[in-house]
Amino acid sequence: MEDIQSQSDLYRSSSSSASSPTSRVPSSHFFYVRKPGSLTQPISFEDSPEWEDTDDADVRMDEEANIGGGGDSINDATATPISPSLSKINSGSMTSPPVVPEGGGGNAVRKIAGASITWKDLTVTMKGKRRYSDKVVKSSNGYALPGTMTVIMGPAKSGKSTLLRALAGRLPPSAKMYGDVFVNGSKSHMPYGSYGYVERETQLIGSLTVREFLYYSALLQLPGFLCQKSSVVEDAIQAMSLSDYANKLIGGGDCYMKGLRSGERRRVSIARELVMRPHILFIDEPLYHLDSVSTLLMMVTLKKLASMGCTLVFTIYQSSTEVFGLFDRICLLSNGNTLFFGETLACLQHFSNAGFPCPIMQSPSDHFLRAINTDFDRIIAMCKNWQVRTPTTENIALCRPSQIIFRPCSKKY
Ligand SMILES: Nc1ncnc2c1ncn2[C@@H]1O[C@H](COP(=O)(O)OP(=O)(O)OP(=O)(O)O)[C@@H](O)[C@H]1O
Repeated sequence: MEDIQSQSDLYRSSSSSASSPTSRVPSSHFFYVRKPGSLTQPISFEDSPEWEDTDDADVRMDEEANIGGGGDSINDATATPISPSLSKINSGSMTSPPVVPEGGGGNAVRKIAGASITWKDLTVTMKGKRRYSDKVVKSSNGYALPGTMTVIMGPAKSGKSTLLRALAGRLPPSAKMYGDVFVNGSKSHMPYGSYGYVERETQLIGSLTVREFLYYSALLQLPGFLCQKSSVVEDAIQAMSLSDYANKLIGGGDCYMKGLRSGERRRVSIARELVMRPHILFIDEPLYHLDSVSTLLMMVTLKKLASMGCTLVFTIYQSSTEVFGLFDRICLLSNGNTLFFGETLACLQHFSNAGFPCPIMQSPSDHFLRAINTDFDRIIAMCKNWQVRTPTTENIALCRPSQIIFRPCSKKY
């Protein structure tokens, strides 16, 4: 937490000036795609050491009990249901989550085996009604390393989600992809379980508690010999700072119960992917529909997750200065073009060198979007015309007298 704070402070102190220290920003980081890491082996679901370091004895005992006709060991362990909804489920054939002592299952920080991902000359086209459309992503280059947060940022419809889907190998059938994506230096496809992908809007089961939901997700997603490990659920709860909500109903949606707020719901949907202990986690707009406090909590939580070793790649529309300071690398898109890829501090320097220094007291992400998005100029021109046409008391202060009285605007919008 102190590390995160200090990184954010470091960033703020440098971002308040247009001329960020060049000594900290090697120019070689601009548009530079290096083959990351020394790892050259493709990743797989089972090769993560994390699966080995958990207590296998628990699982063996459970299996023995089952073989010996001892019934469902998890059900036995939870003779007292931990929530009202559980009792309903227990009347069926479903198992219930293991009881966890108050405060979670221990505070040991578990390392996650991240993987590096590199994309080179990545181009994506989408098929329209008749033919393939213009390129949605054009010759994009970049990389993401274990233990870091890489953000894909840009205006609306700039191709952020498409690039993220292309990296995760989740493009729709109507898309065509050109170029290369390397995972740990290898061109092989990412196997099931080695990565997680969180959609912009996800469906949760409102009638379950957070712990139940994650436990049943684990049962559905993980192979049999792994899914009984309660530690995967507890680790996911801990990693997404959900310990205080673990026994609360998710609510909302179709179940007409007041439940978690949007920030917590979003973290639950990320935790659902974490039960797989993915090497790489892709998130489409983690800050979608979140207020500023939830935004900061989400980003600090993701930073903590990255510091455990996971490789995080996500899209974002814009961010505050505090949040921007937490990113490690930024891929700035506009109309499918990668305008910048590199470290966040280098991005400031890049724009400054290009004649667009970030003004003092302005959020860097706002500044970048303002600089690359021509829609802003159109809107500002429109506002000026509007001020001229409707001289209110506030507008009078902004306009010259000649503009107010003698210049009728003939243009219609
Ligand atoms: N399945 C699809 N079929 C056809 N066109 C698509 C498809 N998905 C995306 N596009 C087009 O690709 C372009 C980029 O869309 P994309 O969703 O990647 O942008 P984005 O930056 O994530 O935008 P936003 O943040 O507003 O969702 C848009 O013009 C969109 O219409």
